[in-house]
Amino acid sequence: MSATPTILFSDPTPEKQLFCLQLFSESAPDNVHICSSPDALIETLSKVKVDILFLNLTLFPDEECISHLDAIQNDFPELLIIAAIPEDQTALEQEILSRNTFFYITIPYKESEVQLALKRALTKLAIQPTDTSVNSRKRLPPFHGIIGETEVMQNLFSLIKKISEDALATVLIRGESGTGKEMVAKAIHRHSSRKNKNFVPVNCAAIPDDLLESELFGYTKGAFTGATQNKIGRIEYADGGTLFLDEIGDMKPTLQAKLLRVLQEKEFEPVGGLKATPVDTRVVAATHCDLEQLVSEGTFREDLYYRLSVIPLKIPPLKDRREDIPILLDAFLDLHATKRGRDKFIIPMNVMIALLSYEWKGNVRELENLVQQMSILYSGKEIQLEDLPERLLADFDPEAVDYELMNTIISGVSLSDKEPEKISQSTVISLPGRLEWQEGQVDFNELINDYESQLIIKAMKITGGNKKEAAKLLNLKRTTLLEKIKKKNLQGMWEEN
Ligand SMILES: Nc1ncnc2c1ncn2[C@@H]1O[C@H](COP(=O)(O)OP(=O)(O)OP(=O)(O)O)[C@@H](O)[C@H]1O
Repeated sequence: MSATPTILFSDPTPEKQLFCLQLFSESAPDNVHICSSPDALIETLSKVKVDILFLNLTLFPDEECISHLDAIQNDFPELLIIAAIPEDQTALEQEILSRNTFFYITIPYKESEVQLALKRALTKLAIQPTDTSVNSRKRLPPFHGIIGETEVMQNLFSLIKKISEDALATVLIRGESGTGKEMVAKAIHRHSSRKNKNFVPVNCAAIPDDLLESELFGYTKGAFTGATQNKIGRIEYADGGTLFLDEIGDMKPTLQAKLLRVLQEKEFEPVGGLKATPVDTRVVAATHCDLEQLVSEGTFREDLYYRLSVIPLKIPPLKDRREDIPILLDAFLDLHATKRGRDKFIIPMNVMIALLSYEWKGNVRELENLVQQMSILYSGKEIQLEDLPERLLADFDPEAVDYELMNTIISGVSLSDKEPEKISQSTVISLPGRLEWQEGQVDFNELINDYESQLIIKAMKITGGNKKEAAKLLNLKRTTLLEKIKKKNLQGMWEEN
């Protein structure tokens, strides 16, 4: 970001443009750009490093505004976008909410609303460099919305770029549910020369077998009862673009044979049709199943398996890339808390450790859902362990935590290795309670030890020295608490003098 943030104000109405000019007439006018057409908007964004974009979406035709917004966010992932959308357009509002837009207001908007939104955006930019919470560190930009700074994710992004250079080869994406397979498929599409044509997702498990065929291939009038007119299928809709077949392992064998024909011959016949229709679509398939197993059991065609897996991609489960959890949390907090007009809540170290220790069987989706749920239900400023849903703490044993590993993950050693100059030696990171540390001078075990002692003393104070109650408060066995008090020589330290 430049010293003075650069603002691009895009609105087709001259009256609003005038308002913007007046608003910034005294302050750094060089850093404010105004445009009134889509072309001018794109041109300015490509020439000038813009920090905040005020975007009146009526600049674009109704049906195109979301795809333009997506394209801008993809191309300029660090841009803070304040969108203005016509009021009473619930569907559009939902679309905006599901995106990483900084703020949105409805048209007709009051000038004071724009001022407020801009003020918030400027404040956000101003606090970014000095934010010292454990969640904040220099971030690499997401790749088409996919967040991941671990080596394995960065390698995946490079692979996606390579794959996208070829617009034909079939790709098979594997990964557990919620790892982002659909996001990866979209990224392949958006990064390829097919990006201006349709990306058509089909979930083979969600559509009943007897409907899937006509959904995919379309049908001709009279093909079956109720087929009163020709209908094009999703394969044809994806002509020139990308067909994403999710849960391909659930496709029944007769359809597998028809799909194989599309892949081999580049043509298909609609249900009830006799004439083959040529089609040029790239197929990206995804599965969380063991396809080899299905092939050996005879439920998945071997020839289709080989056709599909020309380029295999694997997305690792979240538990195998825990270093990404703090970054994902931070991004989802930005998205879901800010979207609700509230400040991001603080995730103290002990909560972060619990989150890092959890298995995340639902992967990134489960993590995002948690942040979304907390943004709605939780009204405090700093999350406490007991605020987390029970399932997250069921197997959490603070004594079994590998603190050294946690230290590496939280302090992002691998990241600071990459950009040592970005980390200031004097950065102070606040911990819950009274603890503080100087970055670069940390003895993690000693710090945790101190922290643990303070927690115990606090719990004993709160419970008036009742060890049974204090153990309950700390979610520890009474015997463990007694042992700790003895070992740490804390006896009596909670008593007021
Ligand atoms: N790396 C990531 N960065 C940001 N968001 C992510 C990431 N991975 C997944 N998500 C989010 O998690 C949710 C699930 O993603 P997606 O649908 O792509 O997963 P999937 O593997 O296709 O899941 P399923 O197999 O259940 O269909 C989405 O809300 C998506 O935004």
